[in-house]
Amino acid sequence: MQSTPKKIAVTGAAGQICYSLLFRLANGDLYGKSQPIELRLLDLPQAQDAVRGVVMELEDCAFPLLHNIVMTDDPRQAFEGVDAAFLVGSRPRSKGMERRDLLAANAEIFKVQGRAINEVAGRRAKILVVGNPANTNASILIANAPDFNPRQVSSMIRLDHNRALTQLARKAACGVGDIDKLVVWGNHSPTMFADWTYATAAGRPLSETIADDHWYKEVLIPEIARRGTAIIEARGASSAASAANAAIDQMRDWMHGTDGRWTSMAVISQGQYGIPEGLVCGVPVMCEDGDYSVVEGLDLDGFQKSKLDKTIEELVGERDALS
Ligand SMILES: NC(=O)c1ccc[n+]([C@@H]2O[C@H](COP(=O)([O-])OP(=O)(O)OC[C@H]3O[C@@H](n4cnc5c(N)ncnc54)[C@H](O)[C@@H]3O)[C@@H](O)[C@H]2O)c1
Ligand SMILES: O=C(O)C[C@H](O)C(=O)O
Repeated sequence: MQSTPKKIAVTGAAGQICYSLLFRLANGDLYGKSQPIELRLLDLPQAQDAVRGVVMELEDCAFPLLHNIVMTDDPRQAFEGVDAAFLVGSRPRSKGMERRDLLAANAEIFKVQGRAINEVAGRRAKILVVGNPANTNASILIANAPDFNPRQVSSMIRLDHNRALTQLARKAACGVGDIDKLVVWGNHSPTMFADWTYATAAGRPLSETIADDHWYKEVLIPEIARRGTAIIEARGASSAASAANAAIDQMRDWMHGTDGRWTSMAVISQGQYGIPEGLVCGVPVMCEDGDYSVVEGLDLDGFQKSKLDKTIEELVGERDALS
């Protein structure tokens, strides 16, 4: 007998990221190949025709695990009793636009959705915020969902983590899967800090294997920080398939565990590493039994502290700009 379908809400269903994400979810890439799912697709009233087109395509794939699809423009209907939610829907950045321009426009969306999640989402639901500015949107959502456990909310920093994995693996001539203990700290923005201090490949420190501090500080860190912008410049639109892939990676690790390995997640701070409580900030975590734990007690040197301070300062600025 098949188990009860898992209910997954996805917002921004007519958008670019969802045009990849929904098909991956329906294929079983999150819950595995024996778990049926129901998709709850939320988008604006004016996007419902486009959502209908996506639904027709989902139907035409004949995914065996996809038991039901609900289309709606009502957040309460979308989040009612869900097991997981991908909050993708928001306005993306276009050429020449900085993330701060998005702050006010997108804050309102996450207030409304936070209230709806507070009222109707399953208490163990995992909520992943993808829509930018993702960290601050997640903080706004948490502030508007006082009865919902803030540890059940995270924002996506995994795309930056994956981007750094590939660049490091290339430089070290190893496989991406060989690398552990990479950290991306902070805001999903150009102030983020891809930190190789603890990273190893096949057990050996990557900083020793690569032995090129100039490349680390002057090439890797800025390239990862500006990668989103470089993709917008090249494609004329922000990253989509890689963002969808990272969203599934982050949610899957959170649900199913990391087997003792580190990954990066943006989660609500409890004051670790001097990150003010309540900010949603990228930190190293390990996941087990459907929960994450922040890797604590790392010694940060002056360079690390200055990079972390800069990204924290930006997060505080975003928070203050909206209060
Ligand atoms: N965190 C990350 O690493 C990361 C990476 C890439 C993109 N993003 C962000 O993801 C977001 C979506 O990107 P995209 O390329 O899919 O954008 P898109 O413009 O193609 O799609 C956005 C969709 O959201 C919908 N939407 C807007 N307001 C909504 C609301 N209140 N409720 C439900 N749906 C709503 C729109 O109608 C549209 O269908 C953007 O904010 C983008 O900047 C984040
Ligand atoms: O930077 C952006 O606006 C796009 C996205 O967040 C990305 O990292 O690709």
